[in-house]
Amino acid sequence: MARRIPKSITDKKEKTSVKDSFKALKTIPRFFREIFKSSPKLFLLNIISRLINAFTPVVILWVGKMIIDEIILQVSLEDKDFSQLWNLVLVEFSVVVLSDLLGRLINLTDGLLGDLYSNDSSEKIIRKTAELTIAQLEDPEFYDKLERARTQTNSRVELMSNALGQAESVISIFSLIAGLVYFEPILILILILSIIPSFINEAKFSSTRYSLARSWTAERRELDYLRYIGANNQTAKEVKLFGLTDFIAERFKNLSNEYYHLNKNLSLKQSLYGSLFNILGILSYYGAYVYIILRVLTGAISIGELTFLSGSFNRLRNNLQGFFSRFTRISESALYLQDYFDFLDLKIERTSEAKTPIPETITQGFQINDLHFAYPGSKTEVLKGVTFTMKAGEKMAFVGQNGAGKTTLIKLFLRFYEPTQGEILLDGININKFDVDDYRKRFGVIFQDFFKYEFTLRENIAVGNISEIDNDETIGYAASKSLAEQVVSEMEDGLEQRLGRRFYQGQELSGGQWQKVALARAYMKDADIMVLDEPTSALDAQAEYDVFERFIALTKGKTSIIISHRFSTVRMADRILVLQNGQVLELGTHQDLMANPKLYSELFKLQAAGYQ
Ligand SMILES: Nc1ncnc2c1ncn2[C@@H]1O[C@H](COP(=O)(O)OP(=O)(O)OP(=O)(O)O)[C@@H](O)[C@H]1O
Repeated sequence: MARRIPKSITDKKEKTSVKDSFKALKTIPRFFREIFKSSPKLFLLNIISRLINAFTPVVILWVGKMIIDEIILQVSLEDKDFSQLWNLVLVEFSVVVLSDLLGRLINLTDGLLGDLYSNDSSEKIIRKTAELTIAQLEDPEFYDKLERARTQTNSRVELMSNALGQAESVISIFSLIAGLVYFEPILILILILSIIPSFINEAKFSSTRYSLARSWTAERRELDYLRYIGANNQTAKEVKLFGLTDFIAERFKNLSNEYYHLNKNLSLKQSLYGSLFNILGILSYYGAYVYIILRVLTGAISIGELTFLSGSFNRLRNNLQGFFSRFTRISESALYLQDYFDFLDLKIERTSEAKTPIPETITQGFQINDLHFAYPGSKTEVLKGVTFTMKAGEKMAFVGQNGAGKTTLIKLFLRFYEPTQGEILLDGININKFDVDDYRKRFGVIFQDFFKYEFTLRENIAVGNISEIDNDETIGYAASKSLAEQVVSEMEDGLEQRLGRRFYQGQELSGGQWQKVALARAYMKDADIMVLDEPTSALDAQAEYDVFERFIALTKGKTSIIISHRFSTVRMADRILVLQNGQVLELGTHQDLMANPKLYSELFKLQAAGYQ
């Protein structure tokens, strides 16, 4: 099953240049501010340790030089005194121990800071995601941004220790350079010339690597998805039954192989060029070494200075190489960091600035005027001029065939999307004028595709009004109204029973049991408006009857909308709105509609016949 290379990879626009990598470095100060905020104490401890540690290489080399010079001096003296020599050895020993301890402290604080920062940034991503509109989340471009922000947590942690290490390395480099400049400035020139080519090479490859990873964001999402459906208890039944394993595994293999090959080619090239440039570095080291030896032979410098200079040169070369390769790694990670900040800085689409207070009690109800709607990115209108009123306290049922637009209408009521044309008024005020969170608080809702949280039963009910999670009375009340109390009583751990099979001691529920639990969420608050989108589709006939009997009693005087394909339920509504192809086909009481030989009476009779 061959698969074409995604267009995005060859797309010029997606290419990231070395310039982009440098530009991304602008995000580093903000990054450090965030790490500092994660734990000021750990951050300062890390920086101070690194500052001190930065000087240890040059001190060790310098003391080493003094030791050798002292040995040579003492060997040549008649009257020997080794006390100075042993003192120097003791100093070197102490500095080495200190350096080791500092190194460990740095590793420890790096690890702890990394954990804290990655937790903080994950929390930020969760909070930011909650601020985005449903339309933004359904847009694949936004989703890619989210994916890049979410999956690059490790890269951010790595960036942190690289960036901090870089600061330490700069100080070390300067201290070593000071020694070289003092004795043999020409060595610096040799050093720089040998390092530059490999730096350019590294920088170029890192931006190409990032381009590749970035252009594969969508494919990586697909790979994740395939991993999920191929190895997951929720899909296992279908995968086994339909024998989908090969289909999924092949699809995964083809896509992942493609990425592997692109990446492999890049790694091979990078490694080849890297080796060539490294040989250049080794050559320069030996050039410098020969030069230093010649200087010793001509008596210009001492043996101790020879060890100091060759040691410094070698360390400097390694440090500089480390500096440059870290620099390219930093600029590469900074590109990912840019994605993370871009995600955090995403503009939130606020529909209206003005905040009109929501009426304390709803007196008139909803007025829906000429509502048109097409989903973002789609030209097809799902709602085509829907107009009707829903009086305060009225119970309405929305009926219609699959895809007629019933759920979409609810989504517009709940302001998940904005109508492309027309308006929804509540007590004469456009619902866009209200604060969206305050507005939604007035609703008790159960969705057709409600989410099954693999948390406890208590938590699953309390998500309807999470501030009441510890209020047993409210939870018990909600559970009794939705018949979820039966489910609670059947569980070994009652309300504290963990649901689902993902975690230890989790208990899976039947479809109907889940539905009762989800339905309880709608009763968790004393909402003004109840919206039940197919709340009983998984319930048995008796349970459905009980649920509705309770619902009718409970919502007396409350505005409510029920979507259902079951006419026994629908007929209990005060009025029924029949949608067809995004338009209102019929509107009236059950009796009105039955008297009308249109879709409703036809479907009702069809269903009734099925029960005879
Ligand atoms: N998020 C979405 N993005 C794009 N199109 C969508 C989206 N959700 C639904 N649609 C489309 O909108 C149309 C109406 O869907 P809607 O869910 O409102 O129908 P419905 O009347 O509730 O159907 P059902 O009885 O099957 O639940 C369908 O053609 C569907 O494909």
